[in-house]
Amino acid sequence: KQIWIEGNIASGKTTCLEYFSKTSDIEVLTEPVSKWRNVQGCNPLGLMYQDPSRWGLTLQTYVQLTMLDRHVLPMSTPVRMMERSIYSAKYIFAENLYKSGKMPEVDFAVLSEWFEWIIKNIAIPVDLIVYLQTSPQTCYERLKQRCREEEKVIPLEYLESIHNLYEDWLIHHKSFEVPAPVLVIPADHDLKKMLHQYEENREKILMAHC
Ligand SMILES: Nc1ncnc2c1ncn2[C@@H]1O[C@H](COP(=O)(O)OP(=O)(O)O)[C@@H](O)[C@H]1O
Ligand SMILES: O=c1ccn([C@H]2C[C@H](O)[C@@H](COP(=O)(O)O)O2)c(=O)[nH]1
Repeated sequence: KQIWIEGNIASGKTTCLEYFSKTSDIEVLTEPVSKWRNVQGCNPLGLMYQDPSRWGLTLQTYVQLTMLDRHVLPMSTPVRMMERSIYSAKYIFAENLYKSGKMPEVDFAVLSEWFEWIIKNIAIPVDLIVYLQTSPQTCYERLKQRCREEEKVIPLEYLESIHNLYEDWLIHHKSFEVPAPVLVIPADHDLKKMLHQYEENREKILMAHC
């Protein structure tokens, strides 16, 4: 079973994965953010936040590669939980850069052709998408508390745009293909309540049906 954990920036995806990583026979793959912050000494994540028009394609090309690398790793356990996916990289983050006028049309066209080629030619299995549904305000507070250097420039409006794209994709089914059933978990709650909800949904998640 392959399960993707999707949600806005700082919605609690890593915390959720940490919780499930304590279960035996589950492989947890967190997002390769450390690679996005350091590829051969360069920091495409930081560059993108400083100048999205110049560096958006650079970051998203690298995100696409590193996500694909995760997707094609052979399974070592019966269940794999993975933070985000090559789909959200394209349908949420690249889309947001393009729609907000920060990614030039030619960059978006090239990235899109790469993406379409990948999903047509390489199997990317998924059984369930768990969507941690938060308000942008909650994410804004958690983001400030986490205090990742590159993300200090993120305004609330950025999180609102990402939120709207996620809702259109996974809740309203208005934008793009959804490659698996979606389990929505309300995620504005405190940690104790979140862990309780994860426990309540454990079977649904690990059996990968909803
Ligand atoms: N339910 C929660 N209530 C309050 N803070 C939380 C909660 N879940 C996570 N956090 C904190 O919010 C920040 C972002 O959480 P994280 O799991 O890293 O999110 P993500 O992986 O989605 O970006 C971290 O500092 C984390 O400790
Ligand atoms: O395709 C992508 C995926 C992620 N990002 C950014 C958004 C955040 O700043 C980090 C990932 O952090 P999370 O806390 O795991 O949400 O990377 C992006 O720009 N493009």
